[in-house]
Amino acid sequence: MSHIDLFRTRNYIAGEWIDSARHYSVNDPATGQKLADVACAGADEANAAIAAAGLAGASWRRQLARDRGQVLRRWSQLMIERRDDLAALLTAEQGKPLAEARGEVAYAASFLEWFAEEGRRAYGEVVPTHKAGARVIVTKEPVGVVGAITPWNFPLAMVTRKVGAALAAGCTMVLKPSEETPLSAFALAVLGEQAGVPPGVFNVVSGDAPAIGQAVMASELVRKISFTGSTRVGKLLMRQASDTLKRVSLELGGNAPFIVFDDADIEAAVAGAIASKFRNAGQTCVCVNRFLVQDGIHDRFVERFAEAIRALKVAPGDAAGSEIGPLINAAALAKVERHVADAKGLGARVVVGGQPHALGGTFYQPTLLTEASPAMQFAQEETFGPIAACFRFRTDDEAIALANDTPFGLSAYFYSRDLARVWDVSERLQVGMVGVNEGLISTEVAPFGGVKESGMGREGSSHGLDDYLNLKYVLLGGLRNGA
Ligand SMILES: NC(=O)c1ccc[n+]([C@@H]2O[C@H](COP(=O)([O-])OP(=O)(O)OC[C@H]3O[C@@H](n4cnc5c(N)ncnc54)[C@H](O)[C@@H]3O)[C@@H](O)[C@H]2O)c1
Ligand SMILES: O=C[C@H](O)CS(=O)(=O)O
Repeated sequence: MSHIDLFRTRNYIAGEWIDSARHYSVNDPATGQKLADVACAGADEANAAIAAAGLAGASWRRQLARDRGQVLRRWSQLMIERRDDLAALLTAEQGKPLAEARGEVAYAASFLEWFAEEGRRAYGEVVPTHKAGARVIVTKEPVGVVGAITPWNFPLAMVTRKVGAALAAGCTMVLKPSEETPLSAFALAVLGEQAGVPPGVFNVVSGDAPAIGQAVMASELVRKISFTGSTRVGKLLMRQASDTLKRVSLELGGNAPFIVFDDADIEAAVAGAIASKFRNAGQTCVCVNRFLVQDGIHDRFVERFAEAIRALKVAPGDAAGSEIGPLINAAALAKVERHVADAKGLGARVVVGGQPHALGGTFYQPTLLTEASPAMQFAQEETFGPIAACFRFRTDDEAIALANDTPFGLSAYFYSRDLARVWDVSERLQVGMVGVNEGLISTEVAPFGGVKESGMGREGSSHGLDDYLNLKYVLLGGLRNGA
């Protein structure tokens, strides 16, 4: 089955596909060729979507959690049934290898399945009363209309990580996906409609990001913002949210350290390093940005890591065996080149790669640098590309100080087989998520999120629903004193 029935280029508002006067191009990052002209939504479309979400809210909220869950579970099943078509569309607009795109479809579907059940566990409380003839009751209620804004690097998973929780909680949503990758979000809406999501419960508007953002942020009806993207934009949205005191969840940038201690299993560390650095060509928020390698193991680790990096296959995402696809756009390539040039200028040594790939366009060679230092740009900024930079360290304290020396605090990884060290280092790292002897940590069952300038709130897990619920306390008086 082709993905043609999933291929939509208009905005999805109140269950209708709405065109706009203006259009913008969505391109294939592997070829630069235009994939689609997409209706360019602005403030008018955003306000129409907000009104639709408001109108749909009361009936969706009244549905039984079990019934909302059935719709989410069916949506998840439809995603899996259409996995190949969704993956093909995702690779076409985002560029990641098809194998990774298929993985993202399953990962994205897992959030809908997970929250199909979590929505049935939004338990309240009856608290032992402080007052005779009265009862203390605590309930959880949906926050209402949610504005969601998502990035281009995971065009499906970053959406379902939000819409699954929001709809399970009884909320309705206006989603603005990245204008780089709107097609996957439109395809998701097609399947949502087939799964039974009522008109207005899930709306998708893409186009003029600042105009849509301002309309969403200014609306009194929108009571919650859930944003995934750069720290820069996250701070802007948090400021805008204060005008109407919206609740805010922010999943922002990262600068993950990957610490290799002398006692590490070196083969496991290399495998973890490849997985956590080069997924999506290094374009994930939890990709390693700094490798910290203890002196005693440094040279052996660098040698094995270099061999593994040289073996990575760079190719368009739809090519057989592709492992490293193109970067999303020319600006992303320019940032990677800037970081490599800066590092070389400050003494870094290029062990592997270090140049744009012969394929041209936005393809870049998987790169390994050594002799890195904190003064280099990638030590403070997110590179978001296939660049691995190794720093040396001597002691545990030095490694932890280096790891925490960043405004970000999303994820960190380290390899050690010393239990005392594992507990000590895990507790002292200033991040939201730690991989110990593991390079891939993202799952729907665990709370995903960061601290410091990596954001606030958690997605997935049994905590993810809380971001879409308000607590209400009822003191029920005029009762008999009871037994
Ligand atoms: N923590 C996480 O879970 C997580 C996950 C994925 C990506 N990210 C981060 O996202 C970034 C890469 O994604 P990106 O380039 O799409 O980020 P970005 O911040 O440039 O854009 C993210 C979204 O915000 C929108 N946006 C931009 N300016 C806006 C404005 N003024 N008003 C309203 N919306 C606006 C964009 O259109 C897009 O939909 C990286 O920093 C990465 O670390 C974080
Ligand atoms: O970019 C970071 C996203 O959160 C992707 S994942 O959850 O790590 O797969």
